[in-house]
Amino acid sequence: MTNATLTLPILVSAPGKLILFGEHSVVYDKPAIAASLASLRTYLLVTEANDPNSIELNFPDINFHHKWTTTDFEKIPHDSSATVDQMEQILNPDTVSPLSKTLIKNITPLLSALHRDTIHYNAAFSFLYLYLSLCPHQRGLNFTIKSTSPIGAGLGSSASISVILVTSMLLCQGVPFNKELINSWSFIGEKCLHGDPSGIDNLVSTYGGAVYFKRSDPTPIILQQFPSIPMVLTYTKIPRSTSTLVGGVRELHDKETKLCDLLLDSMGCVTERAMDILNHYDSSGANDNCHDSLLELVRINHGLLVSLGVSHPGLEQVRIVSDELRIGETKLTGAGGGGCAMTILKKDIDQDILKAFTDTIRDKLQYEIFQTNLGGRGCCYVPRDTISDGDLIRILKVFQDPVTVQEIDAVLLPEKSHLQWSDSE
Ligand SMILES: Nc1ncnc2c1ncn2[C@@H]1O[C@H](COP(=O)(O)OP(=O)(O)O)[C@@H](O)[C@H]1O
Ligand SMILES: C[C@@](O)(CCOP(=O)(O)O)CC(=O)O
Ligand SMILES: [Mg+2]
Repeated sequence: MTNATLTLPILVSAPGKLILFGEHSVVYDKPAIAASLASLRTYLLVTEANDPNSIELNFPDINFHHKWTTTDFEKIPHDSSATVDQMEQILNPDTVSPLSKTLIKNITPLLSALHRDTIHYNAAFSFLYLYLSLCPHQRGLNFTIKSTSPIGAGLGSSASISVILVTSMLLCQGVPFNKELINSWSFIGEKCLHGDPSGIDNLVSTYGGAVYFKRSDPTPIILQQFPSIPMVLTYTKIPRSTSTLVGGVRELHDKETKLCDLLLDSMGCVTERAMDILNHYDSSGANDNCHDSLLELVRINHGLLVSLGVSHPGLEQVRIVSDELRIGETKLTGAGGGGCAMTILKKDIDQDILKAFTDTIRDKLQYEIFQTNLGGRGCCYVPRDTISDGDLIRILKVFQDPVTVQEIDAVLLPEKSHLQWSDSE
C-alpha cells in the first residue's frame, strides 16, 4: 500500500511529564503521582517523502536523519505461517509479553548502518518496531519531529515521541483517534527505549492532566483538580539514559533485595501520604500545614532516591543551593543521574531570595530553568481539513527550518496557536 489513500500532512503533539513522587519505585508497582507539562511538548509532522518508495526520518533535535527504501524492507523475511489478521493485532496490542524476538531479529539488519546503544540507534529501533507493528505497508512518508522539551532530562521525552509516533501511525492505518490504543502502543514504544517502563510516562503523555498511578492497577486515578504548587524546575543539562538508571536500580535490587524492598515500600508510603495531602491541599495557602508536610515528603523522597544511587553531584548542587537559601525542598525528577530537579518553594517566599536562587542556578551552575504549568492537554492532532494554506506554510517552516522554542510555541502550542487541535475521533 502507498500513501495514495492518506490525507497528508498529519500533525500530532504530546506533552512531557513531571513525576512529583514515586519515580523508580513505580517500576516495582508502588504508586506514583505525575502531571503533564503543559508547554513542554513534542510535535510530529508526517508529510510525503521525496522518494515514494521510502520511509524518511528527520529528527533534528538529536541530529538524526535516516531513510529506508522498499529494497531495505524486502530483506525482512515474509512470515508465511502468520495467520492473525493485521488489524486484529493493531487493535489488540500485547502489552504484557516481552518485545517480539522475531520483530527484533527482522529490524536488526535495517539498523546495520548505525552504532548500537547510541541515541540514534535507539530512536531508529523504536521507530521501526512501531512502524512494522502498525503500518508496515505504508511507503513514501517522511516523519519529522520537533520538541520544546529537553531530551533525556527526566521529563518524559521518550514517552512523548512514542505517543506521537503511535498516534500518527494509527491515523496512517485508518484507525480513528483512540487514547486507550495510543497509550497501550506507546507503552510498547517505551519498552523499546527503556526495557522495563512502568507505563506512567506514556499514560500522562497520552491523557494529559495529572494521575495517581500504580502499575498493576488497570484504572489509574485521574486527578481532576490538581492544585497549583509553587515550584522551580531546573535542568542541569547533565546527560543520562533512563534505561541505564533503571537497570542500575534493578542490579541493586537483585543484590540487596530485602533492603531495596524496604526503600521502595517507603517510597510508596511517601506517595500515599502525598496523595492524602494533595486531596486536602488549598492552593490559596489557607492550610500551611499541608504545604509544610508536602515539603517534608519531597525531602524524604529525594533521600530515598539518593539511597537507590540515582542522584548525581549536579542534582545535589541544586539541592544544596535551595537548602542554603532555605527556599524549599528539592528532589530529582524522572530517572535522575542528571536531567532535572524540582524545587517546591516554601509559602510566601521572599522574592529577593527566590531571585538569588534562580540567579545562582543560571549564572553560577549554568543550569536552565523551565517555566511551565502542570497539567494540561495530552496527546492531540490537527484534522487535515482544518489546516488552511497559510497555516500549512507556517507549519512547514517550523518543521523544516531551524527555529526557536518561541517560534514553535507560537505556531503549534495548543494553548497559543489558532490551529484546531483535537483529542476526539
Ligand atoms: N525530539 C526527539 N527526537 C528524537 N528522539 C527523541 C526525541 N525525544 C526523545 N527521543 C528519544 O528518547 C530518548 C530519551 O529517552 P529517556 O532516556 O527515557 O529520557 P527522557 O524520557 O527523560 O527524556 C532519546 O535517546 C531518543 O531516543
Ligand atoms: C524512572 C522512571 O520511573 C521514570 C523515567 O522517566 P524519564 O525517562 O527519566 O523521563 C521509569 C518508569 O517509570 O518507567
Ligand atoms: Mg523516558
